[in-house]
Amino acid sequence: MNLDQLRERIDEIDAKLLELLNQRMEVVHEVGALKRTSKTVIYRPEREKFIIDRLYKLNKGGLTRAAIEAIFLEIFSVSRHFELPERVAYLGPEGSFTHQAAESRFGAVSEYVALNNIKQIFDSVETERVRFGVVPIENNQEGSVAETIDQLCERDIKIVAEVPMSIHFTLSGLEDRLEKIHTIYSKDIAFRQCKNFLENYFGDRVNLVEVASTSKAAKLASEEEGAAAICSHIAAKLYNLPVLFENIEDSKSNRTRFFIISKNIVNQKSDNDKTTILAKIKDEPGGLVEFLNDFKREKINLCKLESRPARIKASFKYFFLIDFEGHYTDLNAQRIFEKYGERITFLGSYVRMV
Ligand SMILES: C=C(O[C@@H]1C=C(C(=O)O)C=C[C@H]1O)C(=O)O
Repeated sequence: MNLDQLRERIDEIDAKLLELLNQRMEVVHEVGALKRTSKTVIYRPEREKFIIDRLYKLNKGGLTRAAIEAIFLEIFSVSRHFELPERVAYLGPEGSFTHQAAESRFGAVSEYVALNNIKQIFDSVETERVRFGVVPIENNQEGSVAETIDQLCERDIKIVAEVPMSIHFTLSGLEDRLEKIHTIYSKDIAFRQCKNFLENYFGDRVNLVEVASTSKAAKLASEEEGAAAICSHIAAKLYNLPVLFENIEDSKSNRTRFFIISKNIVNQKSDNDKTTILAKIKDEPGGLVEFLNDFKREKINLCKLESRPARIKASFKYFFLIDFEGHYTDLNAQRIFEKYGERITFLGSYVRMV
C-alpha cells in the first residue's frame, strides 16, 4: 500500500472509532441518569481500573498497558465530564507536577483551578467549590508532605484515589545549541535533583537562577534568548518551549504519590484496595504495641505509619497516619474500627496503585 492508501485506511478506522465512541457515550449517559436517580457518585476509580485490567488481558495487539491506560483514562474523563462537568483544584502554578497528576486522571476536558497552597485546595474541596482536589502526599526521596497530612487531620475530607507519578525533568529552551545557553532557570529542588547533568553538560559556565516554580522557569526561558529551564514536560508544552533533553534527573526512581480528595465520596470495594486512617492511640505504655498487634492478629498488612504532632495545646501528643491493605468494609478492618471507635478517623478506601 502507498501512503495515500494507508491514510485512507486510517480514515476509515477513525470513522468507526468515532461511531463506537459515540455509542459508548450514549451508554455512559444512561449510567449518569441512573446515578442521578440513586444519588450515587460519578467518579468510580475501581470500575475504571477494572476496565483497564480487563482490556489488558483481552489485548492481542501491540498496545502496551501504559498505552491502553493513557487512551482509556482520557475516554473515562470525557465520559465523566459528559455525565457531570467536574472542577478540579490542584497545587499550582499551571504546569506543576500536581497539575500533571491531575491531568492524568481528569484528562483534557475537565475544568482546572490552580491554587497557591495545599490549605486552599482543602478549603475549596470542603466548601464544594470544586468536586476534587489533587495534592502531593509523599516523595520517595524526600519523604512526606507534612502540610497535606496536617490538613487531612483537621478536615472533613475523603481520599478518593492515589496517583503515583515518576518525576522527570527536561532541559527546555529556544536555543538549538548548548553553547548558546548562558542562563538556566529552575526551582531549588529541581537544580538539586539534576546536579550530575548540569555538571556534565555545563560545568560552571552558566548562571543558575532559582525561581518559585519550574513552570515559572519555563515561562522565563520562553521569553529570553540564551536561556533554558529545567522543568516538566507539561510546563515546556505550556510555553511552547522545545525539549532539548529528557529525563535529566540524577535518580531515575524519583517518584511522588498524590491523593485525589473529595468531600464525602466513599469508594466501593475492588479486588485491590488500600485504606488510610488517622489514629489517636492511648498515651500509655504499650498503647502503640497493642494497636499494631491488633493489625497483626487480624492479618492486615500495614503499608505506611507516620506520626504527626497533634498540635493540642502545649502537649507533645501525636496522631498516626496509617495506610493498610484492604477495604474499610472488610470484616477484619471493621473489627478494628469497632474496637477503637472515635480514636480512629476513616480517611478513605481506594484502589491500590503503589
Ligand atoms: C460510566 C461510568 O462512570 C464513570 C465513567 C466510566 C467509563 O467511562 O467507563 C467508568 C467509571 C466512572 O468513573 C460508570 O460508573 O460505569
